[in-house]
Amino acid sequence: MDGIWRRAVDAVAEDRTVGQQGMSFLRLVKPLAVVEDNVFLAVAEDYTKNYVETTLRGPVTEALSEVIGRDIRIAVTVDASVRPSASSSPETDDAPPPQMRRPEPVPSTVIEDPHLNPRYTFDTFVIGSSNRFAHAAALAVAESPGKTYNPLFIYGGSGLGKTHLLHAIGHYTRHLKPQTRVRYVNSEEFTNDFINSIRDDRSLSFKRQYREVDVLLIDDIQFLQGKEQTLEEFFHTFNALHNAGKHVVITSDVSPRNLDGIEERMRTRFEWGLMTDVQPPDLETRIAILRKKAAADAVQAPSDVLEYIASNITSNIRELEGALIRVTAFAALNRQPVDLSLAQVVLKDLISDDDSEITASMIIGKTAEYFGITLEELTGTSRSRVYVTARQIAMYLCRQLTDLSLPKIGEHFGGKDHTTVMYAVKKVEDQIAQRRQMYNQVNEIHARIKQSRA
Ligand SMILES: Nc1ncnc2c1ncn2[C@@H]1O[C@H](COP(=O)(O)OP(=O)(O)OP(=O)(O)O)[C@@H](O)[C@H]1O
Repeated sequence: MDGIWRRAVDAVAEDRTVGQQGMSFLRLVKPLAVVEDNVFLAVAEDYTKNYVETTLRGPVTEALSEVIGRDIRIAVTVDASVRPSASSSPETDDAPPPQMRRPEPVPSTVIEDPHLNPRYTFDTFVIGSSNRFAHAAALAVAESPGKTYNPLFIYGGSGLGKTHLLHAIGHYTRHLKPQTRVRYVNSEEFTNDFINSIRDDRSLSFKRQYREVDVLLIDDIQFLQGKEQTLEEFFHTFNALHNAGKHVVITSDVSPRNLDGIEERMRTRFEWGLMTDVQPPDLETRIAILRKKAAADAVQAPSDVLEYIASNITSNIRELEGALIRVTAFAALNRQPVDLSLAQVVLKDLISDDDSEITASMIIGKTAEYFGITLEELTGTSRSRVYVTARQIAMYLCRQLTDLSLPKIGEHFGGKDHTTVMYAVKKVEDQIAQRRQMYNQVNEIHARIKQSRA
């Protein structure tokens, strides 16, 4: 087991999608055993368990699956006596690390929390008429949680900044009052946690995890539609928190009225506080978002290029950012300056009049065809390199070209976990900017998908 773990940690390090802090957390893990498709890991503290289960789940699952040769799941337990055994770093191979406490946080303007994306703060959020109200409400909650607008319910289409605002509340609340207990959870994760707690007879610790907090941030509540038992549990969690004066912030792709498969008593509760929507941003806001993104990534892009992108990609901020990355990545790979004519060529496929819908099946079909593999191979569990690459590219394109959420994309790939999809998207995003082959493959498949609709 130690050998498997060591190779997996090496693979994660090589992959470079996990930062320095993540690698320090990995060194606190002790691998226990592989039982069927489960890999059991142990750590000494709850905090480390949370970090591994959320931030590191994607890369670790991916690397272990690769080393073991089939799709696996990880299960992390807490055991205070744990001493991590193996790691890739030579000094820890010989002697146990001097201590197994939490790694020192990487210096940052925000307080590190394993559940929160450090990039999603109020500082990086661009305010415009489409989101001004939602932003103001989110800020008010972060400044005095438990007081006004409880619950705060933010709804709107895909890629319009709901998750960003939720994380920003988490960061800012903890920045103002570091002792505040904040918990961010995606509704799918909540469901999994709940199901696992029943399976493992851990309902008490489940309750503690979600009820002993000051602020609960719950993302994409629409996933709970029709899941009766989980909804019931969420209803009790909500009531317990609300009665105790704790804050609940909820996001959804539709307003409470339009949430099907959720009982009236719960929808009414969602409307107790404040409901606010986020709309697609106007042109000025889109330009401002691109400008901020370019500055954050330290890429040079002249104003006319930003205006060109912002004028042509209008409904989804994720796509807007994706287009900027594509242009700057192309320029970097070809050692060319970013200018308007280059942007026009690079985005030719992306910006077309044809807006008939691209579906996950189209993407999966075209990707399989490009790599000369079957649909079963692409969506299956084999870890051969070509299948893994094809699968990751198809997942990335689904995220870019459709409105599907991460869990929904996972469903199209034989029921993969949303963290696996998240990891694939991040990996392809990183590699596009570094490897010409990846850039070409993604572009070619994208072009073929577009052509197939013509
Ligand atoms: N106002 C904004 N300013 C800066 N960046 C933004 C803004 N709104 C959205 N973004 C960025 O756009 C991307 C998509 O946003 P986010 O994930 O929050 O959308 P979402 O509404 O939660 O979408 P989904 O429902 O698909 O999960 C993120 O990278 C986010 O940082």
